[in-house]
Formats: sequence, structure tokens, C-alpha cells
Amino acid sequence: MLPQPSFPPSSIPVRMSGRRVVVFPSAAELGPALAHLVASRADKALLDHGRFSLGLSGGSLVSMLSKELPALPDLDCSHWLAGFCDERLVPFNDGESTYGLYKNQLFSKINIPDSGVLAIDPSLSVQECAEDYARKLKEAFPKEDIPVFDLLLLGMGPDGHTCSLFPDHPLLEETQKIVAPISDSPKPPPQRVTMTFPMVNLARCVVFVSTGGSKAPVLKQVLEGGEGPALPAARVVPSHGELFWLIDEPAAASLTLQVERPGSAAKL
Ligand SMILES: O=C(O)[C@H](O)[C@@H](O)[C@H](O)[C@H](O)COP(=O)(O)O
Repeated sequence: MLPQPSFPPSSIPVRMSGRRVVVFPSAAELGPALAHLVASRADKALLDHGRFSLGLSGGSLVSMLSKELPALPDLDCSHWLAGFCDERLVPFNDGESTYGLYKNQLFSKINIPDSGVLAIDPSLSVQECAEDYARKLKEAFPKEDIPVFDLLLLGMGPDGHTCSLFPDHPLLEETQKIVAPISDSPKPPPQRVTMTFPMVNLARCVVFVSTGGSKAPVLKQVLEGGEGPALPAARVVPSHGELFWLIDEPAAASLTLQVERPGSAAKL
């Protein structure tokens, strides 16, 4: 029997602005809460505009979502549009392909149609791939100059990167493109495509998931500030949307800011 979240996840209130840092005892308790948060934003989006657009990231999110989303009762993904916040330029059958991982581990278990998954074309050069993916995104969001995703799920590396936006990289200053190529990623594989800040920060809701003690120092820097330029993850500040940081106790170990602990009803 899996541990259940110690609060009804649907009680996560919707706030239009402000960052919420929510600490769970462990990743095992965070997972179900994340799934309920996804489902609640999906319900809202389907009511508001008949479709739910979700941006996915790699890392530990793949296994967490693949375990928790199919476990939700009555999850209907028939009107979902799933895209990728970033993707590695490798064939889909390569173990490094984020799309490949989600296809095998998640999409095969939920009723999202093939047409509801917006993937890159890994046969193209990295430059063409970014242009092609940007075009696909714009076609999928015809009413918007810059696509506005209902929900983006992000991870953060130990260097503070998010998407494929790495510290001190020129792509951090990109203002024109919604998707950019990167061919010198410090984390392999070197060739990737990534959403840029102008698009990320227009999302209606952004949720970071970060767990484990190895993330504690960088999490402190990102959430509480430090010397030098802001790390990429700290530059995710949705202009009109919600921002959640869902973390576990080991990752939160160095924080001194006020956080929410859903085990304590008084803080919700
Ligand atoms: O493309 C990649 O190389 C990874 O996807 C990477 O960006 C990952 O998302 C973060 O490092 C967070 O990883 P965790 O979720 O495992 O903390």
C-alpha cells in the first residue's frame, strides 16, 4: 500500500499570483499530490477552454508522473495536449529521449491520442528542429502570439538549470524565439531544443518538482537568493500565472523561508 498524502490534494488552493513552496515528507508523498494538482488544473482548463495543455520535462518527473497519473480514478486525457519543455536531440528509441520515455512509461497507460502529443522531429538538425517545434507549437495555439500552456512541469538540476536553460548561457537572454536550439549543453547530450523564458513565463501555472538532499544547496540559492546572477530556475516567474515549488524535506533542509507543510492544516 502506497503512503497517501496527508491532506486532500484538491485542497491546494488556486492563487493567481505568488510563489508557493510546499514541502512533503518524502517524494512518495509528493507524487500523489502532484498528480492531483495536474488533474485539478486539467479540469479547470477543460471547463475554461475545452483543452488542457501540459508541458513535460524529463528527469525524475517521468517516473513520478508515470506512476501517479494512471493511478488517478477517472482520468480522461482525450482532450489533453502534451508538449515538452525541452527535449534532447536523439532518436525516440534512444534511452535519452524524453519523448521515448514518456511514450513507453506514461502515454501507453493513459488515453491521450497520438495527435495530442507534440514532439520534436529528431531527424532534423538542431536548428531546424527548434524551428519545426516552434512552428508546431504555434499551430497548436493559433489564437496566441506566444503559446500559453495551462501547466508546465519543470525540474531543476543541481546547477540550477531548468528546461535546457543553463547558468551563464546566452539562451537565458533570448527574447524573440519561443523555442531555441542549444548545441553546447553542459549536460549531455549536447544537442537539445528548449522552451525559452518568454514562453515559460506566460504559462497559467508552473510547477517545479525537486527532491532529494543533493538539491538542498541550489534550492536555497534559487528560493532565497545569493551572490551573483539569478540561476535559471530562479528566473521562472510567471507573469500572470501560479508558481509552485513542490519539494521534499531533504531538499528543503537548508531553507529558512516560510514554507507550507500540507501535514499542518493550519498552514493551508
Ligand atoms: O534533460 C535533462 O538532462 C534532464 O531532464 C534534466 O534537465 C532534469 O530535468 C533535471 O536535472 C532535474 O532532474 P530531477 O528531476 O531528476 O531532479
